[in-house]
Amino acid sequence: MQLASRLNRRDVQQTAKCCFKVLQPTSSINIATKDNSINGEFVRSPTSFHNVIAKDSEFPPEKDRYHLYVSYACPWATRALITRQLKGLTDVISLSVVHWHMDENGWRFAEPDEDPDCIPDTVNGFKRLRELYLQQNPDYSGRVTVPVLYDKKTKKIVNNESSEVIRILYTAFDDLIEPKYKSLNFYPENLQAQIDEHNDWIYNDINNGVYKSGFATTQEAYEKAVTTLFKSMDRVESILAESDGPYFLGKDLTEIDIRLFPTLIRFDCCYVQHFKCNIGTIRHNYPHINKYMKNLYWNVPGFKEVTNFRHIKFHYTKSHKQINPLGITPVGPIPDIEPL
Ligand SMILES: N[C@@H](CCC(=O)N[C@@H](CS)C(=O)NCC(=O)O)C(=O)O
Repeated sequence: MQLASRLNRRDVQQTAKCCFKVLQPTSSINIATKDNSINGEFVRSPTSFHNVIAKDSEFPPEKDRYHLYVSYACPWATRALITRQLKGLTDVISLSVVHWHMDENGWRFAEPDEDPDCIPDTVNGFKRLRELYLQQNPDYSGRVTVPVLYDKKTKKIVNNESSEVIRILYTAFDDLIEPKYKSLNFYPENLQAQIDEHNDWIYNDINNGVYKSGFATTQEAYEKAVTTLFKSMDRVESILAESDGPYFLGKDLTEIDIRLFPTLIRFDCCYVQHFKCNIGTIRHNYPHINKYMKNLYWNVPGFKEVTNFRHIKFHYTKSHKQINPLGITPVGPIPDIEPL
């Protein structure tokens, strides 16, 4: 059964019309994320740093020169963490993991012994991620986001856009790693057109779609986002049902898997209740997605290692006060992910 069809578009529009006055377009800042909101619809702001790592450039590939600042809660940062693992770059690029709680001053680093899974800022000794952005420009007023790929030598942010960071990691350090990792390219030329095409709708409807659902500030915007999300979940389910797997495009693990997994793994344990993405759950309604996700998590080294359900559940439910004012984290589902 195509889950999205359970909530019929016309019903959605009619519900929205009869419950709410038709308003002129209004634009505002989303208080949770400092992103824009137009007519209640969440609009993600662009990131600010877009350099690359390349030979003979300001940022040449070197072992232990670059650092990754991440949150285990963040799906965008998780893309970078997965790629760092898959490409065997854990000894080449060092890591800081922020505390799961994001307050009105943004991400912070944990105090010693506060959380065993956090890694402090061993590079600059900062207490807040904001300080890293202010180090670049004391007047910086944009969003302070993870992931950040940082150059320890020049003390400059190389790139803070996850879709670009992962592509840097696919190849930039290939001369510094073992041949078995060097040969892995998750965006090979022959598949690029196909990958780009799928990235487009998966990003808009699913990766960002869960946020559009959760951060919508009107009933109409929410219902539009959540139905679009589940239509695209149905689409992923049919693609996986027809494919021989185990990956999205078949035998080869590609960027699509690296970008899809971080959203899927947060779905049942977080997005279903916290972002109201509850037309269905992966474990009950999407058997092919469930099998695909479980295979990545349990069988493919690199995915489980960077999945921290505690950080994920605590971050969303205790940081977004406008969604969950008391910050109580639901216990279920149990288990966070089903066994194979
Ligand atoms: N387009 C960015 C989005 C990054 C992003 O939004 N990260 C969130 C965490 S999931 C963040 O750091 N938010 C902090 C804030 O908005 O203050 C990317 O893909 O890297």
